[in-house]
Amino acid sequence: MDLRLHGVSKSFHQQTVLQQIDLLIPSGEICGLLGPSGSGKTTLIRLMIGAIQADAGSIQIGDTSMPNFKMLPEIGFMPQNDALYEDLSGLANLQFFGSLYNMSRQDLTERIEEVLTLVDLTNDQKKLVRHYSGGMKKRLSLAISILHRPTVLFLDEPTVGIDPVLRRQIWNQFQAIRAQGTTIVVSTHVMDEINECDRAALIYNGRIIAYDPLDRLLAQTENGQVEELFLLAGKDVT
Ligand SMILES: Nc1ncnc2c1ncn2[C@@H]1O[C@H](COP(=O)(O)OP(=O)(O)OP(=O)(O)O)[C@@H](O)[C@H]1O
Repeated sequence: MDLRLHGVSKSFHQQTVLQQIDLLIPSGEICGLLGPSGSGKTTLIRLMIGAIQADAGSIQIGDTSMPNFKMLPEIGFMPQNDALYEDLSGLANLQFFGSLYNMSRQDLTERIEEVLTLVDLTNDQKKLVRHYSGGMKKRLSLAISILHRPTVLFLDEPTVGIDPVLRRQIWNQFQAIRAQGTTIVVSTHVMDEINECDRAALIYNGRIIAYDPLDRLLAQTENGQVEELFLLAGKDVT
């Protein structure tokens, strides 16, 4: 499903966090939200999933204006900090979160097997999450977020603290999920990860300083480095 944001603004107390955000994210694409810490990426995702309400502007997923509970089955969300039960196994976590969705027992069992394969956790499914590595927890969170076959998936800095080899594997998994027709919105502050996206929005201080398909974004740079676009906007990023 397409995502459309028009003139979206959000403040917390007296602080303006997002200003006049316009975005059209086409169905079935991976859209990166790239920006330094504190630029507003998480807030933008929370607005898009309907967890918080915009002060101004409109957000639509498909034809539905957000926030709307009706859209919950369509939305997958992987938060920045893993929300897992450490004293349960990976499998038991999947069974618990799966029970929150309206899936038959057989469908859930089959789907759990499918997502475990996708994130390569089949052999570790019976281990307690407490004994998982950071990367395994990330992959379990990803499996949980796609369990109910969402059409739009939001990933908030999914590769933070992940080594380069595992990062590659995780991005391969995102590509596989996209290949099944899911629209993916993924936030990151790692400039290189933009190369994995179909399009990206560069966010600085709550504003979008560039938003284009990847080839057009890179064509705006001299050396093919998106850092340049932040610098051109008169800013520096880490
Ligand atoms: N619920 C809230 N109440 C008050 N301020 C908030 C709230 N949520 C976010 N902010 C502020 O909004 C700004 C943007 O935060 P946000 O988490 O969206 O940035 P981010 O780009 O996701 O950062 P990071 O990469 O560090 O996660 C920050 O200054 C933050 O302190």
